[in-house]
Amino acid sequence: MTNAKPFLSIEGVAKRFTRGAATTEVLTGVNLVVAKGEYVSIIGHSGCGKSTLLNIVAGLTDASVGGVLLEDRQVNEPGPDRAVVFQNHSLLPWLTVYENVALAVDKVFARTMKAPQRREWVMKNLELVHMGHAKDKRPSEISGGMKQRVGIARALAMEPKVLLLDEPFGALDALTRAHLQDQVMQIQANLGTTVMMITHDVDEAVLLSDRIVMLTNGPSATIGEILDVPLARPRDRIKLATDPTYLRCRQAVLKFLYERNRFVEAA
Ligand SMILES: Nc1ncnc2c1ncn2[C@@H]1O[C@H](COP(=O)(O)OP(=O)(O)OP(=O)(O)O)[C@@H](O)[C@H]1O
Repeated sequence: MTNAKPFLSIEGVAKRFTRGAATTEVLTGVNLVVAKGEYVSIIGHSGCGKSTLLNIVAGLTDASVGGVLLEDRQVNEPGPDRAVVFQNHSLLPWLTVYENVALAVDKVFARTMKAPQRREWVMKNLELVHMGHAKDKRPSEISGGMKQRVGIARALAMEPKVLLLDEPFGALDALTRAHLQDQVMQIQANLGTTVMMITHDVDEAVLLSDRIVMLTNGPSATIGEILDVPLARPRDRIKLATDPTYLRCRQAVLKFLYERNRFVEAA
């Protein structure tokens, strides 16, 4: 996607954290342009600054240097145009599945949708992740995978310009993870959502992404390499397991992570 229109643009981002007299530079010189509808993954070793970068795009953390533009507007604070799904389900435990999604929908669409339309929209998004049947359950009554699905429904229901996924499948068992990855791929294909996803999982990155952004080890992590994943969609994980392009991409990411940027546990 080299001729992509700059939809989301991360420009010269650096981030320093200061605690007392000590300052750590976590990220430096991060430049990335993401096209509308693109699925981009960020991969890198633990602690290199992936979540920090995602939080800067989300507007939850300020960049120390540089900034983020979404459709030419500077990102200064969190907003419904950038919905985030975290690894640890962030549903409100005292609300039902329906109410968790409705809370976001009512907030975003209070002025533009009437109440019956909003109710329909909540259900539509729950159906999208196959969770309509559990609308009256509370988070404690459903599985981890189901909670993640509700989190994704809540994020999609805000009709964000960018969906930010911070290891959304990280805490799930392999089968649930595969199932949910397939659902996210299908939803993204249908809605054309722009996605930025953090992952530790090389196969997940190759299967889902149009491009994989590889971060160097911190401190002062930056983009080491960007890999295009030229696999046709829809993608079938079984068929891809022996596909030469898939294997080449997988190999390239593994090489980057385990040969060129081996993880050295910080002292
Ligand atoms: N609020 C903060 N104050 C000080 N240091 C922070 C803060 N947030 C993150 N850091 C530090 O920044 C570095 C990057 O953290 P970050 O969570 O972005 O990494 P990550 O790549 O997402 O890690 P992981 O893959 O383990 O989740 C770490 O060394 C972390 O300790």
